Amino acid sequence: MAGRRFEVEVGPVAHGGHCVARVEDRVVFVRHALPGERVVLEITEGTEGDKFWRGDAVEVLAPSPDRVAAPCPYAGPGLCGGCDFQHVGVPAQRALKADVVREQLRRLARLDVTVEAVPGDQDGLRWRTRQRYVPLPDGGRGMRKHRSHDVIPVEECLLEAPGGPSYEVRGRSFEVADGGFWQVHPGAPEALVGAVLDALDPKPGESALDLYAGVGLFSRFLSEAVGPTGRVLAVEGDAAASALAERNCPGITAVPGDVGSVLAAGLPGAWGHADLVVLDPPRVGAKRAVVEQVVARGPRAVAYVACDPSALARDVAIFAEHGYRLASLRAFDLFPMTHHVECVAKFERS
Ligand SMILES: C[S@@+](CC[C@H](N)C(=O)[O-])C[C@H]1O[C@@H](n2cnc3c(N)ncnc32)[C@H](O)[C@@H]1O
Repeated sequence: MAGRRFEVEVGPVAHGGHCVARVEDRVVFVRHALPGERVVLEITEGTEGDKFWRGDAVEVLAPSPDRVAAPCPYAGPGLCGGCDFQHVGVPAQRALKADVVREQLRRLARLDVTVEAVPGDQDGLRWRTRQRYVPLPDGGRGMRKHRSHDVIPVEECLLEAPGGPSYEVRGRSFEVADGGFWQVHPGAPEALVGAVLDALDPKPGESALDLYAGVGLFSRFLSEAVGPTGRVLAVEGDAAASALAERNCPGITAVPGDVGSVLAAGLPGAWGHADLVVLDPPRVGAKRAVVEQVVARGPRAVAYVACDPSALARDVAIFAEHGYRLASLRAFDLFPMTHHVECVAKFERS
């Protein structure tokens, strides 16, 4: 079907940032469109037998008031695949992301979600402290097209931040290995640390587990908050990051290894109970085995940092089965111009 064109009304935004339209009773996920628009859709993927197709809005017949001219000359159908929302004003991008979070968590009635800008973000550009260009044979550089290995030459990506990342947060510095995980948006660590501490409200003397801890971003501030009478244990799968977490966070215990296996094997010391837990898993979420290990420790509060709202929604249901309700939810725009949205959820016993 690739290449066929249809005139369609564009429906709501779906998980993944594409809008939903219908062609001959079939769902099509449309890029470069906005809800409510009338567009010419060109199919990019899908065969007669497929349940859904993918396509690009190649001509806009009736534009949304939220449509803007893309700041980047490489954004648009068939061009750079890096950004999904260059054609959307930044406030409207955040509203679309809030719609996606609400939709993913729709079983929780009347969920109020806004997507917050992070400190320092003005216009959604120049925030990417790490950028991966594809080197070209002529010495130039490029970016991949959407869902493709094809590369288009690019002189400069407007998301790239001048200067490298800062590893300083709230006056504390962190050591990070080359290529090791660190938030890409310079305002992200500040926003996430604030949201996690607000959710947990750690008290002196409490015990806290930091799971998927990286180099100890949350452990550091938890450890300061629980003080010398409290304790923090950080679990991280990347052994180099785990070693750095112990250096970055004086007084904590860092355990390298897979979170599920480490929790199932039993933690060193008396960790049958933990007062507080931070979960910051990769896109797939924490999943049942880890959530069950967490609730088995009876924490009074869990802060869950989620980069995929649909994985979060699955884990919300597992927490609920075990008597933990979603007590609050904040969402942050850590990746402007893309469909990605980061949530910080707080769970507590119902
Ligand atoms: C989203 S990052 C968060 C890191 C840290 N909390 C921060 O904000 O800087 C997720 C981390 O989980 C680690 N990770 C991924 N899968 C893991 C697993 N199964 N067990 C332990 N760590 C894992 C990654 O190495 C990465 O450091």
